[in-house]
Amino acid sequence: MRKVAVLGAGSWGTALAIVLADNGHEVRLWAHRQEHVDEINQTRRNNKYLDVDIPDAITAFHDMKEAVKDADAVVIVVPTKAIREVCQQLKDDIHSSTQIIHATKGIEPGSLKRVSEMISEEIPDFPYENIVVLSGPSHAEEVALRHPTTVSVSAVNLDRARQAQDLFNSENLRVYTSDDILGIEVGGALKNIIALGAGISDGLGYGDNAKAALITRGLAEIARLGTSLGANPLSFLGLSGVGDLIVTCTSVHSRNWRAGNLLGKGMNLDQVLEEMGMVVEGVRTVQAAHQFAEEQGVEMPITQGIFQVLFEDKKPKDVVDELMSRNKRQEMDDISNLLKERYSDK
Ligand SMILES: NC(=O)C1=CN([C@@H]2O[C@H](COP(=O)(O)OP(=O)(O)OC[C@H]3O[C@@H](n4cnc5c(N)ncnc54)[C@H](OP(=O)(O)O)[C@@H]3O)[C@@H](O)[C@H]2O)C=CC1
Ligand SMILES: O=C(CO)COP(=O)(O)O
Repeated sequence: MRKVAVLGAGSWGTALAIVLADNGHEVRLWAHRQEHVDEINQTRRNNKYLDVDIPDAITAFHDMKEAVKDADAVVIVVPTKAIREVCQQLKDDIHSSTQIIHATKGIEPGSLKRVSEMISEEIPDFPYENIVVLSGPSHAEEVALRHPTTVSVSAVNLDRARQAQDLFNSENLRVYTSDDILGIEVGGALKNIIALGAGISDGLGYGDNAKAALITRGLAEIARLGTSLGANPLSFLGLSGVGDLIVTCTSVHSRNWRAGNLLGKGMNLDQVLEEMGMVVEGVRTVQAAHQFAEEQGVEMPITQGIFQVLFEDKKPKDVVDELMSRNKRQEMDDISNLLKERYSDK
């Protein structure tokens, strides 16, 4: 049995806490609101976020110091916009030998940092090699029901990824390791943009062909951006690429899909966010990816179109028309060139 602190008691933090409790660990679930802590400890429920009973091995905490005291591992699962604030609270109480595992899917607009980089910036004395990402096709609702699920964990130090694999792997959650932390983080973050697009497409009344096009050409954009940063292109064919695209683009559980669906039906972004009440990570990630594409000259037409719908009041139908009438091109040109460049002399 290990002591594990989970920071963030929303849908995903709670579901991961349940996995850890089922695996026999002592789990401290930290929430930033006292009334949220009281609800979990007193009722064994977290009704706003998950319709499931909370196991006795989970105790909720409001005091971060108490939650992380003697913890073998700290799991950070707050929205990207809260990462820096949470790390500020954590930094004086975390030992450098502890493992930080984050399960947050986003990229910060402005800095264009991945979540592991944000954590490292906020806790500079903490070794980057001890930071692990956990990502993959995993709706919290299904994980909490113990439905079969697969995810990847990755760190620059593969031993650290293996430790995270041991911590989370169970009969219901199969955990794979990867040595490409950059690719795993980029795939997990950017799929949310495409899930917004899939929701918009469904909201407009388009069918499965349009969705398959978005998933496949969206994957091409994600791989284009990811490989330009140095990711292994094969990572995008894995759980944190294709896997997460499928689950978020095709499921009503996805908050990004649901938000996109409302946009496609005619709501504007403010109305949609008010309606959702939970984090829709794709909204900030599309700002980051759009910024990256402009600054680095990476071609991301779907991302650009979704950015225009969200922030420039462009009509979704007009974006679809523009995407469909772009210059004709060869399907695999950029990725085959990249593979040729990287592997031709090996
Ligand atoms: N839900 C899912 O199925 C999955 C989610 N993820 C990722 O996990 C991350 C978290 O998402 P998820 O749990 O679903 O989000 P939710 O919206 O369900 O919950 C977010 C939680 O974070 C808390 N929070 C918000 N701001 C702060 C802050 N400044 N300090 C401390 N806590 C804060 C919220 O508190 P409050 O209640 O006060 O608002 C809430 O408890 C996201 O990056 C998401 O992409 C990844 C895989 C699956
Ligand atoms: O990342 C997820 C599943 O893998 C959850 O996606 P949403 O944030 O869109 O609900």
